[in-house]
Amino acid sequence: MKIFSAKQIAKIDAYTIEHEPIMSIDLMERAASKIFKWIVSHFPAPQNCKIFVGPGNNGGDGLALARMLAVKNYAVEVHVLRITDKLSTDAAKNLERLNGLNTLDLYEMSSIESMPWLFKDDIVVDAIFGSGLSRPLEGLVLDVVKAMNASEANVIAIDIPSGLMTEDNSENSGRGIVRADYTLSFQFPKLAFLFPENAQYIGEWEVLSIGLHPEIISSETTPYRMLSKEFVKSLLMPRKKFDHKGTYGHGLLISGSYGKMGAAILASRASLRSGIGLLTTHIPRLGYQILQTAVPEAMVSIDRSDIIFTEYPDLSQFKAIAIGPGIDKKQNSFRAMIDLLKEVKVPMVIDADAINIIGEHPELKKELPLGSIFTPHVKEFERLVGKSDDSYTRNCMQREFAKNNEISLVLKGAYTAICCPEGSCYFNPKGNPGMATAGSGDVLTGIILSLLSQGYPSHVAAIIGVYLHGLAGDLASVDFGVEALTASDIVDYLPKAWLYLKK
Ligand SMILES: NC(=O)C1=CN([C@@H]2O[C@H](COP(=O)(O)OP(=O)(O)OC[C@H]3O[C@@H](n4cnc5c(N)ncnc54)[C@H](O)[C@@H]3O)[C@@H](O)[C@H]2O)[C@H](O)CC1
Ligand SMILES: [K+]
Repeated sequence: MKIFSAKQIAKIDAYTIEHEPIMSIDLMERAASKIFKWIVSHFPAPQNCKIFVGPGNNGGDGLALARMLAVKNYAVEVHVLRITDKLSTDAAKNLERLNGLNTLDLYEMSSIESMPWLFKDDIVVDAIFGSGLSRPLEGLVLDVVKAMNASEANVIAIDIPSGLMTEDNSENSGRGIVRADYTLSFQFPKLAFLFPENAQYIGEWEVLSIGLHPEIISSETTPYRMLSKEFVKSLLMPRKKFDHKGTYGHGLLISGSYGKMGAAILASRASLRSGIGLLTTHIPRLGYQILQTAVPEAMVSIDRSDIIFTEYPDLSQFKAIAIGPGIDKKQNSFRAMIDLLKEVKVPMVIDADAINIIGEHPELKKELPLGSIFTPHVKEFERLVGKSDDSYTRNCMQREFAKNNEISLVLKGAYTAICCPEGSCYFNPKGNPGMATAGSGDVLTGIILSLLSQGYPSHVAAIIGVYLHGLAGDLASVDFGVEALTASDIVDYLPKAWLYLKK
């Protein structure tokens, strides 16, 4: 699913009106009826609804919704915020359509003195501003939003919480933004929904399709997409009858150190559960028995050091290399990493302390082989790319870094973002808080190594890997919940995740 900017949404809206064709007031009716149906199914009548309406088309949606709810016997109060004399044409028409509906109470609000009490069981609808918001809230709107936020009512935001910008909130203070319990977004998610600091405003969100024109949705380009099962499935390469293990590549995993052999086990097991033909895991000497016992399918390459990574095997046989899970960043590991980067010609997955090493020695970036993939969490990202105060800015930095260094950059977290060298950015809807657990990232590294070894292009390996990892975590959480979930469970649910993805 594509994610568009506010400007593009307005363009898609206008194209739909012209080419479907449909009158804008009828498109508004369609949009409002989707919100209406959602409310009816989640909060059946009779309920007290208090709808706060702004001057633009978001307000128009709120007015149309008010009419629909009143007709359906909800007790509806409409509060039109008089911050300007002018309503949008369609909002004005919908205001007119309320004439004669005597089951509905209509109020004009020009000062906060006329703010109604909001009770716990009230349904409060935020139809003040939508994607047309152009600056932070002030004056009356700000006061109303503060009162809404201070209440315990169920707040439903139409399209986007008022005060929140569709994309860039880096200049926006959190003071004047509606804190919705539910956000019902038209046709597409907004980029702002995917950033952790905005979760407090958005609450639970849903996308309601309003039939915008498919032609322009497919032709309009955007760097941002939300991954879907269909999209990820379309990237899979089929396996054929006469294939053999050589077909699926030989990968090298450089992983583990004294006290962190678990990382090597998790990443190895994940690799083998993701279709790799052959796996060699390079580990420090003291880990030998541990790895051979825990993962009999993996071949083992042994470092001369008992406890850390200081050398690597002959690289000629490997189709892809992953480095990082559980390695340390001791001086000797750093030296081995320099030698490795100078020699390696195949794509690499770079994770954990391998990222930190490159962060501390940025000159190493120019040695990265083509098709490299970094898989940092936020802290590692900051060491590699730099700090930022907000997620939108961080996302811009992520896209720039991927482009400038011609690599794929996976930023792990809720809605993991995968930025590709040509500028696109994919967000992963799968995954759950149970996956915020030790070793989860090692599993992801193993999966991506496996896909690279099988010959998937780098950004495709990153996309499939991230999606599959989240899916396995979700399937595991169905049986174990989120608290008890471990990284081993994610590996154990990879078979189910593959089956589900291919279904
Ligand atoms: N997506 C679609 O195709 C459809 C969306 N609909 C709804 O329309 C809004 C967007 O409507 P628009 O009129 O462009 O914007 P707003 O309602 O957000 O209002 C903008 C209005 O307010 C002024 N303004 C902006 N910021 C401020 C501010 N901080 N203080 C005061 N005034 C401000 C601005 O100048 C405009 O005049 C979308 O979200 C949907 O809810 C359609 O109904 C169906 C199709
Ligand atoms: K809104």
